[in-house]
Amino acid sequence: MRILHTMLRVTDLQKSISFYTELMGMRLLRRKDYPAGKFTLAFLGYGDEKDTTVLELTHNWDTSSYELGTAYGHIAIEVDDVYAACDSIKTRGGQVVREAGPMKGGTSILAFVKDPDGYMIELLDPKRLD
Ligand SMILES: C[C@@H](O)C(=O)SC[C@H](NC(=O)CC[C@H](N)C(=O)O)C(=O)NCC(=O)O
Ligand code: NI
Repeated sequence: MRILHTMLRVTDLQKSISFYTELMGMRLLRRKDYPAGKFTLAFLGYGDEKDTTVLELTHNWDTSSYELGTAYGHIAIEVDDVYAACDSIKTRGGQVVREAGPMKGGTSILAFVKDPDGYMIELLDPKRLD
């Protein structure tokens, strides 16, 4: 078995696709409308679905906002240089909400950015895992 994808409900699909492709470097793998259910699915990632875990963005056509709640944590993305990744994301207008640096009480270098719906995305350098 393996983890196939993580699904996030998004309010503006194109805005989210732009964020994950232009700022996070993902590739749009496939997209499909489901008129009967009035929703669209878009799958994005860093490789093919047969080889990698991907992101499934669900756009419900009639829903304009969601309560993210207090339970959601983050999706972590591997980066070679957290500091450089944050600079690049900020340059492209992204929202870095926790600057790059060692994790509290640890040594892993990480940062957090928010996606267009406010979902937290962790940037982590796996070479320095605690
Ligand atoms: C393709 C597979 O990975 C899916 O997750 S599609 C599953 C399907 N999704 C939706 O219906 C999305 C729209 C829905 N309004 C929502 O916000 O979740 C789903 O959940 N189907 C339910 C079923 O019983 O088939
Ligand atoms: Ni799914």
